[in-house]
Order: sequence, then C-alpha cells, then structure tokens
Amino acid sequence: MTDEIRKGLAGVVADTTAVSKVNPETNSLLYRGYPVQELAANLSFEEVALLLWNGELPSATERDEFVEFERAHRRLDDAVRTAIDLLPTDCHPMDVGRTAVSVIGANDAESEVSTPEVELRKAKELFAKFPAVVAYDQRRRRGLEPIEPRDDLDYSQNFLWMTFGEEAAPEVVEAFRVSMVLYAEHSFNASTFTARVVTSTLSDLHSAVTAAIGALKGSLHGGANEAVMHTFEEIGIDPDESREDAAARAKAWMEDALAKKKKVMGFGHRVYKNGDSRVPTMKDALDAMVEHYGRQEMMGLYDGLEAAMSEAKGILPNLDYPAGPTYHLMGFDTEMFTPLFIASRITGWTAHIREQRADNSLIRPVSAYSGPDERHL
Ligand SMILES: CC(=O)SCCNC(=O)CCNC(=O)[C@H](O)C(C)(C)COP(=O)(O)OP(=O)(O)OC[C@H]1O[C@@H](n2cnc3c(N)ncnc32)[C@H](O)[C@@H]1OP(=O)(O)O
Ligand SMILES: O=C([O-])CC(=O)C(=O)O
Repeated sequence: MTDEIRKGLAGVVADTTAVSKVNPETNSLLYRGYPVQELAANLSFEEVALLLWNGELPSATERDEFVEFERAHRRLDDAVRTAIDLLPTDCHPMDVGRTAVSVIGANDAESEVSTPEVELRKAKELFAKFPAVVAYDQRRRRGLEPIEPRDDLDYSQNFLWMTFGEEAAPEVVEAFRVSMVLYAEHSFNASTFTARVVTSTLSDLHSAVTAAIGALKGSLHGGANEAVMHTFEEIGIDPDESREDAAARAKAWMEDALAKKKKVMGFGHRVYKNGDSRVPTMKDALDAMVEHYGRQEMMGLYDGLEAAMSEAKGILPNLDYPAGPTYHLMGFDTEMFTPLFIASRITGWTAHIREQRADNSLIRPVSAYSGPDERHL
C-alpha cells in the first residue's frame, strides 16, 4: 500500500485494458490496435462497434448479421416511450437518456443475467435503441411527432432520419458517422471508469451504463460538447458575418475570458497535453459541414477561440470542440449533443464492462483520513 495521494487519480494506472490505447506521446489512439483515423476513414460505425466488442474486425457474415440485428431492434418499447413522456420537456436530455437506459434494463427479461453472451446481446440492443431515444426526445421538445425508423437506412442515415424526418445529404451522414467512430472509446476516462466500478460490484450492464451516463453529463467530460456551443452562442452566431470578423470577435471574447480566469470548455485534456488525437479528423468533418451549409462564420469563431487559447495558455482543443459546432450545423439542439456522445460511447462502455467482468476485482481504493483526531462525547 502507498500513502501517495494522486488527486483525481491523475497518472494512476488502475488496470490493464485491451480495448484501446491512448498514447499522449505520439498523439495516437488505437481501438483494438487499429488507429482511429483509419477506422473513421474506412469502416461503418456498426463495424467499429463489433471490433470494440469482439476484439477483431467482423467477417462479412458477422457484419451483415449485426446490421440485420441492429435494424430489427431500433424501435422503442411502450415502457420507454411512456417513461420519457412522463419527464418534463425542459429537463436535461441527459436525464432522459439516463432514465431510458434504466427503463430498458428493468424491462429486460434477463436483467439479472450477466453471462458474456447475454451481455453482448444487451450491448447490441442498447446500441440499436439509443438513437431512437435521442430522436424521440429531440422531436418531443420541438412539439413534433416521433418518426419510425427505416430499415433500408444504415445506423447514421436512420439516426438523422428519425431526428429530422428527412434523408440527410451524404456529406452530413458521413460527418455524423465519423463523429460516432471518434467518440466511441477512450480507455479509462471518467464515464468508462464509472461503468467499470459499477460492474466490479457484480452489478448489471444497464446499471453500469446508467451510472456512466451520469458521469458523462458533467462539463469537464462529455458535457463539454454542449458547453462549447454555449460559448459560441454567448459570443453570438451571425450567419451573415465574415469569417475574419467572427474570428476577431471570438479572439477578443477568449482573451477577456482568460483574463477573468475562466475555464473554457472544449480545451485541455487530462491525458493529451500536446493535442487530442481525434481533433484533426473531427475538424475535417466540421470543415465539410461548414462548406455544406455555407457557414464560414462558424469556422471564424472556431479559429478565433482556438488561436487565442493557444497563444495565451498553449492549451489545445479536445474532441468536444469541433464536435459541438458540427452537431449544431446538422440541426441538433445544443442540449442534445451529449446524448449523441452516449449513443457512440455505449460501444466503449459495454466493451469495458465485458472486459471488467471477465477478470473482475472489486474496485475500492483507500483514502487518507483528514477529519478530527479520535474524540469522545
Ligand atoms: C471527451 C472529453 O471528455 S474531453 C474533456 C472535455 N472537458 C473539457 O473540455 C473541460 C475543460 N477542460 C478542463 O477542465 C481540463 O482541461 C480537464 C479537466 C479536461 C483536464 O484537466 P486536468 O488534467 O485536471 O488539468 P487542470 O484542470 O488541473 O488544468 C491544468 C491547468 O490548465 C488550465 N486549464 C486546463 N484546461 C483549461 C481550459 N479548458 N480553460 C482554461 N484553462 C484550462 C487550468 O486552469 C490549470 O491552470 P493552473 O495550473 O494555472 O491552475
Ligand atoms: O479520456 C478522457 O479523459 C476524456 C475523453 O477524451 C473521452 O472520454 O473521450
């Protein structure tokens, strides 16, 4: 036992994992050995999910079987719809996501079964169903009727279809797919570690994912993609403004924020200190959306904030920074951004839950007592 305290467990190696490797020295991220950029350029999100769960790329047959399974499990049960309908339309969508996963778990006939086969089935079903939760919630907040999934569309196409009720342009589907691949997995981040802690007590998969959603919600973690957009909104978004003018205003805003010692979400990372490996790929996706929607001023805001942060503090953007404006341009409400992160991270969380269970040890660190010395009444 060591007495050394590492606040936030910074730098502490808690266990091994074969799911992904984050290497801050080389700014690289491997899912099961494959660079995430290669996966984002070449594979569907469905294939990446299978890679994360199984450890190997799927064969064509495995892929086709999963595609069929996913399409067959996209619909929400009445219990989930009813539970969502009972929640206020102004509660945070992360609360809706958290509740929906909990209800899906409680209604699973094998809720207390955690064999590898059953857990994989549960993970696949959550993967298939969660887009309908996000789409259902986004639409009810806008006072719109839900839209049924379409079995002729792939995961990303169908996600956008159920949310917006129209077939998205191929460029938009592509940017969305890339975001799903990039958000899928990142070793022992706070939400994944939460899922592993819950699993380590021999609790069930849905409890672990529900807890992970709670951890993801915070703005130091997944909630940062929403917070990035609030920053853009606070600066002011004017589609008629030039890229240069928007950049100048954003730069001035950042200088002022940093002078006031504010923390600006979307920048910095616990592990990467020289840049987040996923940002260049996500920035390309944002560029494509800026081009597609003709919104150069958005890139002006992006560049202005990034330049001012880099000049003042040398702190670089994380994945949430380009993801926020990308989802905004696609038409999602700002509060829906972190639920989109859930839809993707369900893959990584459940891969880690399976890994934890396969070689379990209760996660229970010790604390150094800092209260009063022993005293008596
Ligand atoms: C997908 C993801 O979850 S990625 C992470 C998303 N989270 C965010 O974007 C939130 C904003 N960023 C942060 O709060 C941090 O960078 C974290 C929490 C992600 C990592 O932080 P840590 O490794 O704990 O570093 P810590 O917060 O101590 O920061 C170190 C120094 O950099 C500063 N700093 C770090 N990030 C930022 C930021 N975004 N804005 C302003 N200053 C920052 C801190 O104020 C601190 O300065 P100091 O030494 O003068 O006190
Ligand atoms: O690794 C982290 O701490 C946060 C992060 O980037 C992620 O979960 O994707």
